[in-house]
Amino acid sequence: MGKVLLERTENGVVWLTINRVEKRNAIDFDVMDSFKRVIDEVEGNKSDKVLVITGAGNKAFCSGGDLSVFHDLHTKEEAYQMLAKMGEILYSLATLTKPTVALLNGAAIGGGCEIASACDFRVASENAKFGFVQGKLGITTGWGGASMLLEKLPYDKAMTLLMTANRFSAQEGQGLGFIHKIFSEQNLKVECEDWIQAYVEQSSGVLAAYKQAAVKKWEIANLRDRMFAEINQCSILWESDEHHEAVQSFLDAK
Ligand SMILES: CC[C@@H](C(=O)O)C(=O)SCCNC(=O)CCNC(=O)[C@H](O)C(C)(C)COP(=O)(O)OP(=O)(O)OC[C@H]1O[C@@H](n2cnc3c(N)ncnc32)[C@H](O)[C@@H]1OP(=O)(O)O
Repeated sequence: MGKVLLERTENGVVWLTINRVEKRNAIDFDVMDSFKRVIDEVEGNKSDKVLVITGAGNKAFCSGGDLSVFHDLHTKEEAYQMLAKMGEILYSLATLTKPTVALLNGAAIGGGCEIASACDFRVASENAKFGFVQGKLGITTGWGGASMLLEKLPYDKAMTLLMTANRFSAQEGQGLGFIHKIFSEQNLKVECEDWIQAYVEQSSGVLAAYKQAAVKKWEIANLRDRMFAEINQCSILWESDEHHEAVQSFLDAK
């Protein structure tokens, strides 16, 4: 089984499942490459109407960057290369001309929240938790997540999520406007499919036109440049002892 699973339904829904249960669906370079390939494919494929991203199992949507791999990156330059690679992928996910959904089947942590922020909609299992915990690791969002979040949530709500670095329940996330809909854990996929149906029923042209309106707004707001300034900022913090010591303690605790 690959690290990313792909499934297409007859009505045009593409399911991308991060399949690394043992690492709580953490993102490594292989997963990044698969994301890029799938996003490009979905953009070009006329019969693909909606992209849903989720995680395998019921524990995690995505635990962010694979700390066991990325802990080997020490300098600002090394960190920037990795962060910019995923930043580019998340910009293309955000600006995909089709609706995108993050289905939080479990915990979304760090970069997992950045992937979710790149999507148009975030829906969650009743037991899902999420947190932009980067601050607790001595870094900031390194994949452009803060810039995307600030486009999508009211300022105070986005800043609460980012600046506290706390973990929140799906229900709290709904109050903060981060989560749009909560489904039962038992019927997660079926309930999500039912909810997506209203979008799938629209023509591809209508969906693309609305998405292009959003993309135009983000172009005017220089979203891409802001994401890369954010990525640069994170790469500077990445070099700090605070960051390396925090990651080392996470890895040592396991
Ligand atoms: C690098 C980019 C940066 C960004 O730009 O945002 C980031 O993403 S920083 C990364 C932030 N992520 C974290 O800090 C993740 C921390 N993980 C957790 O909080 C928890 O693991 C969890 C996701 C809430 C799941 O909890 P639980 O179900 O209790 O599982 P365990 O904690 O026991 O973990 C099982 C297993 O998975 C490994 N793991 C978890 N997360 C990661 C990760 N991000 N990278 C690598 N490995 C991860 C964990 O070490 C355990 O491994 P074993 O002990 O070998 O079983």
